[in-house]
Amino acid sequence: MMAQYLALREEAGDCLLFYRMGDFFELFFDDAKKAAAILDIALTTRGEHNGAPIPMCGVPVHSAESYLARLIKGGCRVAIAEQTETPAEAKERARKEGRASKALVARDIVRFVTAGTLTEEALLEPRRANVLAAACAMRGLVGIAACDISTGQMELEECAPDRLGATLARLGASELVVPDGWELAPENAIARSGHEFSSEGGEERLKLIHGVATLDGFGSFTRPMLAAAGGLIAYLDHVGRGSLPLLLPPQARAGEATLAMDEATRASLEILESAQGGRRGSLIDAIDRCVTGAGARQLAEDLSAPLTDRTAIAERLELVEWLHDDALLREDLRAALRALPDVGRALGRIVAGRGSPRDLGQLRDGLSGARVVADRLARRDDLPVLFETLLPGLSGHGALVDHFERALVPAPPTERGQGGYIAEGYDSALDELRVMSGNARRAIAALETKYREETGVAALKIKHNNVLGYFIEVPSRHADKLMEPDSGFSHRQTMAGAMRFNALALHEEASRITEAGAHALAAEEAHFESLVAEAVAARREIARTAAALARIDVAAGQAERAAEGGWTRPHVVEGLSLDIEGGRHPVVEAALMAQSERFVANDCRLGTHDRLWLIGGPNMGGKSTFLRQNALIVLLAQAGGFVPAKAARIGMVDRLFSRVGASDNLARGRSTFMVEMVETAAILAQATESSFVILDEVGRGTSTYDGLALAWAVAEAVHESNRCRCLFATHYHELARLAETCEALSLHHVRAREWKGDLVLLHELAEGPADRSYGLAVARLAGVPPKVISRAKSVLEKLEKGRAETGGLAAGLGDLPLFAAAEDAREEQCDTLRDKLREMDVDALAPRDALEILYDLKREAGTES
Ligand SMILES: Nc1ncnc2c1ncn2[C@@H]1O[C@H](COP(=O)(O)OP(=O)(O)OP(=O)(O)O)[C@@H](O)[C@H]1O
Repeated sequence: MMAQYLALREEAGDCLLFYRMGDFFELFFDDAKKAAAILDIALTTRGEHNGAPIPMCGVPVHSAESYLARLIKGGCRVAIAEQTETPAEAKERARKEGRASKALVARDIVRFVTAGTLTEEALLEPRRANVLAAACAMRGLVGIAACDISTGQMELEECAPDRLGATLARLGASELVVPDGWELAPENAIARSGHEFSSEGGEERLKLIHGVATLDGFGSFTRPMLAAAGGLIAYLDHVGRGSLPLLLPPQARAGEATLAMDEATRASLEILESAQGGRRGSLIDAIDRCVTGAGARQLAEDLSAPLTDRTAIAERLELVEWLHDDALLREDLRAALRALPDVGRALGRIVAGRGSPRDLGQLRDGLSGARVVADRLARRDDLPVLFETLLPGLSGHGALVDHFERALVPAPPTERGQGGYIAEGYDSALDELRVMSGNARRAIAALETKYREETGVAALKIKHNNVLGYFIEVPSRHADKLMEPDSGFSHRQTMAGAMRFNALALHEEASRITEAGAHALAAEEAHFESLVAEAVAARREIARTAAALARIDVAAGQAERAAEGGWTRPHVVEGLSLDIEGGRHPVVEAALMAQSERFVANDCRLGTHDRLWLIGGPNMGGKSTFLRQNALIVLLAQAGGFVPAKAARIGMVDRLFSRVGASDNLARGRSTFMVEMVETAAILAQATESSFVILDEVGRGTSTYDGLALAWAVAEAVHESNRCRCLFATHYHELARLAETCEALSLHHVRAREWKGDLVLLHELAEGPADRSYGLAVARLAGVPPKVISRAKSVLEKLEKGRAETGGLAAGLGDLPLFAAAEDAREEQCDTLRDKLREMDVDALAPRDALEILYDLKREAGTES
């Protein structure tokens, strides 16, 4: 057994090995230690290996799913080694092979369970997509393939290497597969052989899977995309041990078709997860009103990848508006959708070969429900344009639904081993078998009465168990009569207080039941297989239906949320304006409302001539909230939903950047300030004129002078070079002087008042610079002891006096040339140096002259020591 275990262990690679032994999956050695710690189960030992006891733990097979779920959550992958023959078969094999020793049951790894390749309902989160991605580099570009095998969606895209982080952040994959030794590979990526990432191989596999001679019908795919697809499919092959899950035809995603956001931006805007982790407090938590899991997954996808195509955005918005304006229809549709099962995921399980009769029932109910939705919509003559693509997807399953309705019982079971899921009247042969076994059961009941009368034992019972089958049981004290040689009963078992017997007639009836039962099971099994085949053949159309239902649910949910909060339809237009009237922060507003407090709405009006707002004001005044709310409004609008504002006109944004609040990323070995600078550098390198950037207190993580200098230079660079729309919150009053030199920069502040010695934060944005910081007043509000506050006050007075005398921190900055001008001067200097170097004939120089020239150059460069 050890040899067999070690061979399987080797094959399992870095996965934990679940080794099937009877009714348990056992884990040994380090696997056992790791699993026992994660699962919090007992770690024991069994036998010895190289003189040391072998650590062991185990989980029962019948509840393995819940343990698997916890291991996967704990970051593990698991190889499942099943027994591939029965002990009897093993014995027979050993006999044939002429081995007298005890036969070992053959085992094989039948499947790998990994985070990205789950289909089981119990292991998946209903409102979250589960993405598996593969990435590789080719010809200076990165190809990325992503799929959600629980629904079969597959997307291919490519990007420049510096956009890889942003793309992966958007996908939020549970698992990422990359070629071995790839230098761009993120941490935790799973390395696979580089051969698997071949574009020809990928193309061939896709053609084979979808039965086409060319992929042109699905879209145009580049070599890097196909190479990544090759890697992805090879991994799926490996994990499924050769059986592939549901894969729908791939779609090509154009990089520029979505609003680009990097990982830091996504994290700071708390789109799908809050800063504390988890959905609570995130944007999606505040807006998700979907009534189906598929709708919630689609909404998450929409928010992760807002669009940059105005027509597509307008189409989504039109649908939301239509449902917003007709509350009755909306409620009607939502009620219909709420009752529907998750068609996409049921299909995923069926195609992966892990479907149950219940999944078939879910397809039937989901598809017939879709037909009802379609009928309800078809009565309207004012349908939004998006229905031109959605409606055909909803109907068209008439034959399949009718067939499934006839074939299946109303609520089919999850297990198919016991049968009972094929409806009566569907197959007359099956019905007959059921009648036969029903008759035999009745005959057995009649036998019980007969035997009681014959023996005079009123306590005689006919029972059944899996070991003996049917048997007669009487209390021991009444057994004598049955033990008589010619009684017609044969003794089978003696229990404490009871004895068990068999009888010929009982045996015959029991055989009838078993035989009819086995035939009935086989008949049901055959029907199951053909129903599965029918569903698999229609998988693309079914997936289309699931997608259409999800899209309608998203729109109806958005409309519901908008109606609840008094939101408005945004206008996404050409140009570089950002005009938001009475904007609000959906998450902060909801939190305030829960405490019966009111959120103060604020306007934001950015345009070509006023594109950078510098925002000052007291701590806790609402600066960060204002910055974020405008970024979120842009995101929501381009995702095709209503926004929390009175009115919004948004010049399409190509990239959204948010640098709000520094957060440590110690795991990556970077300090708060380092993280802040890395993120700022990314913004300065990537923001274009069409981008929207929010920067919150850049430079606060370092000394005052360094921080002010950096904030100053960053604001200037954003204004002069990036020329994007930008909101810049800061506590440095000195930055206000930028308004003198930067014509498209204006000053704003959040208002506050001191009233009877107390600070009142108005959360209202006003024009002009902030007058003071109110830092001490906020500290008092926060409960800092009065002694400390009064000490701080006297320190502050001294500091302010010093500032007044020296002209303040920014003294001397008045004659600082503007950012671009400074760069030009440096550029000019470089040119003269360059000219000199060009004129020089190095071969003709004597060593002494060369040294002289070097001194000259150094002097000219201004670094003479
Ligand atoms: N517009 C608003 N209406 C009502 N309350 C608000 C508003 N904006 C912010 N607040 C409240 O004020 C709190 C602080 O807001 P925020 O973090 O945006 O302030 P800040 O000016 O960025 O502070 P700091 O400078 O300390 O980072 C919020 O948690 C919220 O409770």
